[in-house]
Amino acid sequence: MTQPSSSSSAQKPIIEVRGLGKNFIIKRSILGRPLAQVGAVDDVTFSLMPGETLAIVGESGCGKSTLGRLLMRLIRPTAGEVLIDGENVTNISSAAMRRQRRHIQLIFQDPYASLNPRMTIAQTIAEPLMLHNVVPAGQRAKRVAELLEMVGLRPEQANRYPHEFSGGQRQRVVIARALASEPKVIICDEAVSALDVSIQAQILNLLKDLQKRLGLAFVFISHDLGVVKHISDRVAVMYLGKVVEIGASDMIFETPRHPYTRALLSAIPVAAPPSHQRSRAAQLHGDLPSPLSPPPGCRLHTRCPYARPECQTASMTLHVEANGHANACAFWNELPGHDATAPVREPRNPKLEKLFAAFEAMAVRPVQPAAGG
Ligand SMILES: Nc1ncnc2c1ncn2[C@@H]1O[C@H](COP(=O)(O)OP(=O)(O)OP(=O)(O)O)[C@@H](O)[C@H]1O
Repeated sequence: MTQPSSSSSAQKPIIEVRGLGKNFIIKRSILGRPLAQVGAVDDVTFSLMPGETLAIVGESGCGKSTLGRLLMRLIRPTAGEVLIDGENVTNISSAAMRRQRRHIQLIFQDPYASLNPRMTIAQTIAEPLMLHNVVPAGQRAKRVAELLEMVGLRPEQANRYPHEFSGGQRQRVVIARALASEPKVIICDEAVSALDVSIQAQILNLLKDLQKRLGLAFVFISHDLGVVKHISDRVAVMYLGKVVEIGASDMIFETPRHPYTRALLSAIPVAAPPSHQRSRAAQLHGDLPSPLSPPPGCRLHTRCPYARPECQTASMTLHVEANGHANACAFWNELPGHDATAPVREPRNPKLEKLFAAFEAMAVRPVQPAAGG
């Protein structure tokens, strides 16, 4: 599998992931030989540009969180590599990785669990300032106050404890703590899933605002497509450890290619879907297969409404269109509802132009625009 890459430094990705894989051994023989393993992430490749939000979506158990932990190098991959700001962190020492973590931070779903109940908010936020020596000791209190203001909290609240805050406020504290080390990337793993809808919107707006002000990039892991649509520039859809589709957010939502993406989108209730959406609607059969023994060929073939015998041996290589929209269905351009005569659209998001300009450097050539495109 290949990925967009860029030749000029202005287009240098902040994260590059190449052929990343993670198997968890869940059973060993008495002699320690692996007897059973789960392929949580399999041959995943993508780039994240500075200031970009890439959402990772998919059903529970598809490998989203494992991917997030791999990016942070909280766990080591069994295959492939991760580059952060050009540095290959796959095999660097734990001490070197701790230094890199200044640039890449992680926010979890449950803000209460990520905060030490015995530490005040000021102590919580000052910890990474100290750890990474971001500002001299004498300026830490001032910096804590600035960070609190940046996330919409009052500096006077600095001496309170986590239990004195609401869920939304606690998530703001977690964000302030993440910002303390002045990261370039924040991985948000279901960061708003535990919050009420109105609070979710406030936190999403805060993240967008911080992105604009600080040029942050986000990897936004979520099962909630409504939230993803609101925040993402690009979306990667995962199924049983594999990325099955990746592209600009508007393309994923308006012209999904892969049957799995179509099925995920069809599951969102829409009062009166337009006809082009109805023609692409898809429903999966049966349950998610065990990740212990994923189906051969295309992993979706056991549930896909469009499956044909060839899918049992089909490869899941990503087919990349000229606009950067890529999907892993071998028969994507023969599926019902696919308009082969539609011109290849450019992504609407100007942030992505840089990324798609870099496609020339890809080893797999984009497929030719359809006739008339
Ligand atoms: N430490 C582990 N040991 C063994 N198996 C694991 C481990 N962590 C994850 N897995 C397995 O890897 C697969 C992917 O899990 P992961 O948590 O990454 O999925 P997910 O998409 O984030 O799901 P969810 O949305 O429910 O959190 C699952 O089958 C899970 O059971």
